[in-house]
Amino acid sequence: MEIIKEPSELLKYIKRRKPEYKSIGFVPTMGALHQGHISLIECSKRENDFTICSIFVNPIQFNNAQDFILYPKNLEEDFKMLENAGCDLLFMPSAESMYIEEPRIKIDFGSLELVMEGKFRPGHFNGVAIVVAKLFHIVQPDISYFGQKDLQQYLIIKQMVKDLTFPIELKSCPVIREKDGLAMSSRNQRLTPKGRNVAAKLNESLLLAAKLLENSSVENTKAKVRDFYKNIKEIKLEYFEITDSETLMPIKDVKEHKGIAICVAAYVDGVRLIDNILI
Ligand SMILES: Nc1ncnc2c1ncn2[C@@H]1O[C@H](COP(=O)(O)OP(=O)(O)OP(=O)(O)O)[C@@H](O)[C@H]1O
Ligand SMILES: CC(C)(CO)[C@@H](O)C(=O)[O-]
Ligand code: BAL
Repeated sequence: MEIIKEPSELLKYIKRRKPEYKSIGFVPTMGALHQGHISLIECSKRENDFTICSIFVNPIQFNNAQDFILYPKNLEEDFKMLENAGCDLLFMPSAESMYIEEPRIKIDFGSLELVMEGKFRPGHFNGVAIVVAKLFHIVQPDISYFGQKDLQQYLIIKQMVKDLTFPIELKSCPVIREKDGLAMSSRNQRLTPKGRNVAAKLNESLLLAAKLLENSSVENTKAKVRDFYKNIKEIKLEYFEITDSETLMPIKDVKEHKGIAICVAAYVDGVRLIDNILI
């Protein structure tokens, strides 16, 4: 696996080598890799003849300084996992090389960024969109892979790609879970053993809601899920939403929508975790 750290060097590399490949697959990450990330690499390997992964803990998407400082880092292990997965190239730029000046652009995603992650993490999606746009310009992939765990992020990037005509296909890949249902996430590494056990309740609440929705209204389902969380003192619920899976707007009646996304964000051990399921 080749490793490139300088954006200008990768630009030159891609210019020189792109004609050799039928298609380049790209998996952007923030490192501390797990099987969720590797599933994206594997998907890219199946569909492209060259796969690039980036590891960059993007400072401008963090709305909480502590969250940025404590973000898990595990470079040695990351290298091994990417090598084993057959990744062709790792791009790992420094913050200084990505942001020679602080970007001034502000991107308005309308209602899509006013709910859930956008509402509770002010400025987060602006930072995500800027870094993903920069990475797309540098890497110039044909297809880029994202996880459904960050569903709102995927929809934001899809909007950006459409509005700005990036010649890139986006793919959303299923959430890879631990045996007890907990969505794999780099931040899980920060959980205590007790918190790790309790964290599986997030997925449990999503499955409970899906089951309840078969016979109950959205309102009753949300009330029952709130009760479910009231009994778990280790979890501080931030939001639990039943939404349209395309617009992410909260819904009133399941029957009026083609796809439903049930989404949750909560703190366990002070670590903020998210999860969702599509029904
Ligand atoms: N469990 C998972 N299954 C599938 N894809 C995932 C999973 N976890 C993360 N991804 C995807 O991997 C890509 C990189 O995500 P990122 O590096 O932020 O990892 P993460 O595990 O989501 O970390 P955290 O949520 O703690 O920031 C994103 O597209 C994300 O949706
Ligand atoms: C897409 C991304 C790599 C941008 O920093 C990040 O938000 C992530 O890991 O999901
Ligand atoms: N996994 C999405 C990136 C973030 O939480 O900042």
